[in-house]
Amino acid sequence: LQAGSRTVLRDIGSNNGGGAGTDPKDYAVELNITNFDEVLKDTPATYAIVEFFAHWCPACRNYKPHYEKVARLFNGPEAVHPGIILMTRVDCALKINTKLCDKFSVGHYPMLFWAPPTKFVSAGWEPNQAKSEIRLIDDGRTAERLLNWINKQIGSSYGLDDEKFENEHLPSNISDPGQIARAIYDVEEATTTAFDIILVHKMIKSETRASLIKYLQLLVAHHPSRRCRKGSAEVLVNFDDLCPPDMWSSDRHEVATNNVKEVLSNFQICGKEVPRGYWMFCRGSKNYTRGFSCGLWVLMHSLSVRIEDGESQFAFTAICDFIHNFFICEECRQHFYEMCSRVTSPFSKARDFALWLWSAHNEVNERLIKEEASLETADPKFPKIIWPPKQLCPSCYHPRGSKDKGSSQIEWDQDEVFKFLISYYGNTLVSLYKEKGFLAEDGTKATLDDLVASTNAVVVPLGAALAIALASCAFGALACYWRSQQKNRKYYHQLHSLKNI
Ligand SMILES: Cc1cc2nc3c(=O)[nH]c(=O)nc-3n(C[C@H](O)[C@H](O)[C@H](O)COP(=O)(O)OP(=O)(O)OC[C@H]3O[C@@H](n4cnc5c(N)ncnc54)[C@H](O)[C@@H]3O)c2cc1C
Repeated sequence: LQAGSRTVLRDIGSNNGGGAGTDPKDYAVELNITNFDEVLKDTPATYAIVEFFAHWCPACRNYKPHYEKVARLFNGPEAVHPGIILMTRVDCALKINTKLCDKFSVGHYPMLFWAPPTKFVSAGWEPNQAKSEIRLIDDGRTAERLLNWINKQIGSSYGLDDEKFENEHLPSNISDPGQIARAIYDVEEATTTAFDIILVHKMIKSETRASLIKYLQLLVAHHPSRRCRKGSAEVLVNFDDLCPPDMWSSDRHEVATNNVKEVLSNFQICGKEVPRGYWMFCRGSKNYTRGFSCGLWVLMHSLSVRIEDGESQFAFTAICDFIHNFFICEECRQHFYEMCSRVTSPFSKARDFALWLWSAHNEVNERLIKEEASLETADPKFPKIIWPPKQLCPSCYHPRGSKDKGSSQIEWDQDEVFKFLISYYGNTLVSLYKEKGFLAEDGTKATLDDLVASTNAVVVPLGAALAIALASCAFGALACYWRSQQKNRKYYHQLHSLKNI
């Protein structure tokens, strides 16, 4: 198992154990000392179970089918209840894990622990520890008993026979503003899914190239997830070299497009953990509802509340062009572009752009309310509504306003709506992330520091990217970073030629 590599988290997503002696059909994720902290720190799951076992122990072998029966419910892309509990195991019979098992005072096999995942990071457990947040699972000898124990802990009623999308457990409480905190994972998932779709469908061409660069610039500066900012910066900094504008100038368009796909596939735009293969905030209660398009909306709103006034027109065109060129749902992109085309004067305030996007989304909602009612295609737990509902933002509704019908007929207090958007898609969206320490004090600086640390490939001109660049700190810093790399590169070449003399 490659430590900390995409494979590790793919294991969570694809059920392929990959570790020594791991059955490829395993749902529980095998961890070892090299990836233990990292996987538990990064998982979006609310809880984790760690089973300490030894591969030679016959009781552990007999226990495995029980543990797997429960893990099937929670792990992997086919999980019935994804993102709630990450079920893992550590083989204490492997020498590299000795220290780890010692830290948890593993005295018998199998031994199971329960805690929020981050509590396991750099932690340990002792039998007489008075107030540990890590709990020993003392009644999990069979699959039924383990699931009972879990149900008691979190007040759930999961059953071993639960099947996908037949569950009643989805939190569809729209009046809970805290729900959006889970969407940070969906925003990452949507960013990666969009990038993968662009590559798989070979959508980068001479006529769409500039639009992608613009969008990447927006992500580098304002994506709410630090690792997506970093990943987008890596793509952007290398873009001109990998996909030069003259790449399509010969007759061999097909070859050029294939090459682009090949070289960009090596980038992980939101880091090695993503995509995970499931949705959290955007998970529908029926198969194939919500998901990617919900994640994309959330991403766009979260970008719109992070830009500065001077970037509002840039953000507007970047998003409109991105949807037009790269959102593969034909009806959606046509409708959206039509709404974009209706805007006649350039945006000069971030507020105006955020409110425009909000009302454009409501226009789509309004249309879909009717469409989904007649076609019966709505997700029963998440019917379309004019948003935000009163329960979520009472002050968004003018007290003297008419009874809520369509968005256009509601008398909105737009100052309050804007305030609400900022708080919902700004701070609340990243609150879980902050808790986990994924956000740096200064996102931009951290991005560049990380870039310096992680990119040892020779960095190449930003060319077109810089030509469209904005007068914003992040882009300025990116340009500086690029320049410093150029200097290093020159220095390196000089040194190299000297050595060759
Ligand atoms: C650009 C774009 C255009 C689309 N056009 C179409 C189309 O023409 N036809 C079609 O069938 N589908 C279209 N879709 C898909 C559709 O809008 C929904 O994304 C999809 O049906 C999933 O719906 P959902 O219930 O998850 O909520 P979504 O509409 O995806 O919304 C996601 C979340 O955003 C929040 N939200 C809802 N409304 C607003 C708002 N006004 N402002 C801010 N936040 C809000 C809510 O918390 C909601 O759960 C489009 C999607 C996108 C991204």
